[in-house]
Amino acid sequence: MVRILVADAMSEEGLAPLLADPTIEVVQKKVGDVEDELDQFDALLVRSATKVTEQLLQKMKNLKIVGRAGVGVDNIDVDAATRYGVVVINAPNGNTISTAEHTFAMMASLVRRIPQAHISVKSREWNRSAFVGVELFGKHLGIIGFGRIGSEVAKRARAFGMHVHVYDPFLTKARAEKIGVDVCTLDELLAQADIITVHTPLTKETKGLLGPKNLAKTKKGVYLINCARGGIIDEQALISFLENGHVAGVALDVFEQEPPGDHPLLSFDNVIVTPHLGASTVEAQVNVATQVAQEVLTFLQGKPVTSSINLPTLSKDVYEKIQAFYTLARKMGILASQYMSEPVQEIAITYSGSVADLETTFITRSLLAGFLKPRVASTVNEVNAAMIAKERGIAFSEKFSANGNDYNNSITLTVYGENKTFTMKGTHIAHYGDRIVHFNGFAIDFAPEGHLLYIQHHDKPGMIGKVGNILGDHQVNIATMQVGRQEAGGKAIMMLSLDKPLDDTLVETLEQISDIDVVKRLEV
Ligand SMILES: NC(=O)C1=CN([C@@H]2O[C@H](COP(=O)(O)OP(=O)(O)OC[C@H]3O[C@@H](n4cnc5c(N)ncnc54)[C@H](O)[C@@H]3O)[C@@H](O)[C@H]2O)C=CC1
Ligand SMILES: O=C(O)C(=O)COP(=O)(O)O
Repeated sequence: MVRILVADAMSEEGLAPLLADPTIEVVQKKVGDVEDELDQFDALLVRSATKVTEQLLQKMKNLKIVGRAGVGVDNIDVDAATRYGVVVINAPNGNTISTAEHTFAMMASLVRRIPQAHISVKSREWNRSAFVGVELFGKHLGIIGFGRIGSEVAKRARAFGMHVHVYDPFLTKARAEKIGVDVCTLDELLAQADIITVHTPLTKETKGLLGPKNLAKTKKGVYLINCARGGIIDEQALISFLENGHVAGVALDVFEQEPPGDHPLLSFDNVIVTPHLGASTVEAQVNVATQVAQEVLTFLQGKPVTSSINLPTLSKDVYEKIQAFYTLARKMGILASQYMSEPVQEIAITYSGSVADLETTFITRSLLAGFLKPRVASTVNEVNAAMIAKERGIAFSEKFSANGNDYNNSITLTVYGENKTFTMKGTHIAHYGDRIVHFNGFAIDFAPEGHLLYIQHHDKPGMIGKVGNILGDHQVNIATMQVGRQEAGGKAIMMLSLDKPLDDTLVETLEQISDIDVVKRLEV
């Protein structure tokens, strides 16, 4: 039974596919209420409230995936998740419209002082002259961060007759032109805007982006809005610029610490606030919960997810094309790791023929995961394989060649160890399967599956018989056997596929046969 912990409030309608699945148990409780069972969950679903820290990940020993029912993953230690091989996914566009609408509601409320007027009337006052606002029409709106939400805010601003200026260092000219916005530098935006709204993620670069230096570059009387993440506008700087009257008003949906407690910003009459409500609509919550529920189901079925933060994302179409090579590469990694039972410095992979045209990042990660699995104690999979390889000083590279070298497709693997170099070539043949066609310098043809026995010997009459007799005497059945040699009378190999694994004594017995140089058990 798969167990999923839903640690923050989520739409039941969105979670329906998980709740309806009889093979899944969904537990809707806070992390603190299931401390004793944390190691039993396969998946964890959160919004922004639950902090997915390294300590929590350590406790959740069986965790395979974290689903963020929303956009921002700044409450998740993605690096730690990656190290532990835990996939992190989010729901990137389910709450875009709601957050853009909330931003707009905040903007209108801010310049017309609606929350203040509301409180006044509710206090039985009727003070119309105290609440004279300004129009949005004709004003210059500066949007910092022009992604999904920023661009939806821009559309609404244009409909209100505003001039829109955008700063986003990652925005392509073509996209900006298509949407028809004025793309400018941060300094230009700060100098021109009557109202500034931020829509970036919280990163090292965006933390304190609107701090003392940049706030000083804004127009006197500027309005500021943050419906993205607390900290993008530096709260201490904001206090100073409100106190000196430079900033006319601020709308905040988010805070550096949530809840903000008795924060000094809350004392300003011209600061309006909501408790992180950008995504809090029925529609957005159904959307994001549906998206993560669907993605988690897909993941649990062993299929690729499309909105992963720490894995290359794959469409179903691309996944179907790479799936066979993904499996072949995994087996090649497992075989190479067992053959090269020594420290290795480099793994070089060459993709040839049709596979060279595919998205190989995933295939490479699969190969690395196969290679590293027998060498590391912790979970290793396509999420953390590249990171673990780097941590262990194993360099890896990919090369591509249009020429399949006699095969429609092939993957060639070269492993550089401290004392020796090992090469292997594999191919996938449709309706037939995976074949290893080159192993350790020998042309051969075997299926990388099951209990394999590799024997390197001198090419002499009777060698196969000697091996066969010993195995037969010990009731070990040989399922298949392939041979290869470099030249008649030279070095040769046998690759046997056995019905059961060999024990150590039998390996030693085979090693004692004269003219046998190497005996290796390989398990795939
Ligand atoms: N208040 C709420 O409830 C919600 C808040 N959010 C927050 O809104 C923010 C934006 O979300 P989306 O638009 O969906 O994300 P997005 O990823 O579509 O857009 C972010 C944009 O910021 C830009 N950016 C990154 N670094 C930048 C920098 N240093 N300077 C300027 N621009 C930069 C990126 O190029 C990108 O275009 C996120 O922080 C997200 O967590 C999202 C949903 C709800
Ligand atoms: O999606 C986001 O980034 C949000 O900030 C929404 O947060 P929430 O899911 O409402 O806690």
